[in-house]
Amino acid sequence: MATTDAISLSPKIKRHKQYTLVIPLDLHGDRVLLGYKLRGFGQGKYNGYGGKVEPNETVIAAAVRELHEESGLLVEEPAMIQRGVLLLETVADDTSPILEIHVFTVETWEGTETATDEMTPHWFSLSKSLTAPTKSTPVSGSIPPSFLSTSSAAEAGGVEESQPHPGGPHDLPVIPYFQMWEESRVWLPHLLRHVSSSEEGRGGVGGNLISPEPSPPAATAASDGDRNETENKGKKYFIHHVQFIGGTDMDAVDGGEYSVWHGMGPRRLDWVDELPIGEWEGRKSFKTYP
Ligand SMILES: CNc1ncnc2c1ncn2[C@@H]1O[C@H](COP(=O)(O)OP(=O)(O)OP(=O)(O)O)[C@@H](O)[C@H]1O
Repeated sequence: MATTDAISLSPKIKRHKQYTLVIPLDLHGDRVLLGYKLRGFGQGKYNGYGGKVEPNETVIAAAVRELHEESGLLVEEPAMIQRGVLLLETVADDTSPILEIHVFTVETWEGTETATDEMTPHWFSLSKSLTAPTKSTPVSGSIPPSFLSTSSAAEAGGVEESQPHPGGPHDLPVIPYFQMWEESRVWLPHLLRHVSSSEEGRGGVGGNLISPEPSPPAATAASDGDRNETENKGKKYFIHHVQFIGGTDMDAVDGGEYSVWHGMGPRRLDWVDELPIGEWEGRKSFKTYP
């Protein structure tokens, strides 16, 4: 199935601003960890853990550092599993940078998720969050306190042993996609399906907790410019390119949100064998695409 080609990047004239985004996955517990952002860019939304790549820092080092700073989880660089890149472009403005967000998952770590002044940790059900949400998908508007990570979880000494949800992982809520950045509704279910189907293939996911890969509604798949999922089998990385339309003032904060992010325009999501990483302003970065 062809992708929609109604979108093409113009990175030659745009700077890239690099960010990281790390999603901890407890595959045996069928759980996904997200943080609720308490301040700054994305305040009031759930997201993975991450931040800006500092000058002279590699993307992977930034991913490790930000995960630790914001969640308390400690990983070594090789434990970071690179999953893809988000390229978020503001079409109305040639001067604002393309956000180049490098997405990783981690499946093993040291330490326990802790609340920081930037993010509060929340676990969600992995198997219940595999389908692209629609407005009618039940979302967890308010997260019951029992789902919050507590100091008792911390005292239990790690994810394997902790019991933050007494009813078991199946009591965990669906990821609240409508309380995330808009474009996460598109790529995150794809990524979770990709991870769970490849884990299933290896017989790796805890006790068949992952249900068979659902097919997204045809209309959703087509409008997201996504390839047929069976065609993507075996491809390792996703590229999600989104053009946002609307305001572009990065300094304009309105109720905690940057006004620039209010409209998701053309977009495409592709799975690829290799990420076309090249040089950008002297550092490894995302190359012209496609
Ligand atoms: C617009 N659509 C988006 N979709 C998904 N994720 C998005 C995003 N836009 C930004 N992000 C993530 O949000 C974090 C911001 O990080 P941010 O707090 O600004 O960085 P950092 O911690 O370095 O800043 P301070 O040190 O607090 O200034 C960082 O993980 C980045 O990947």
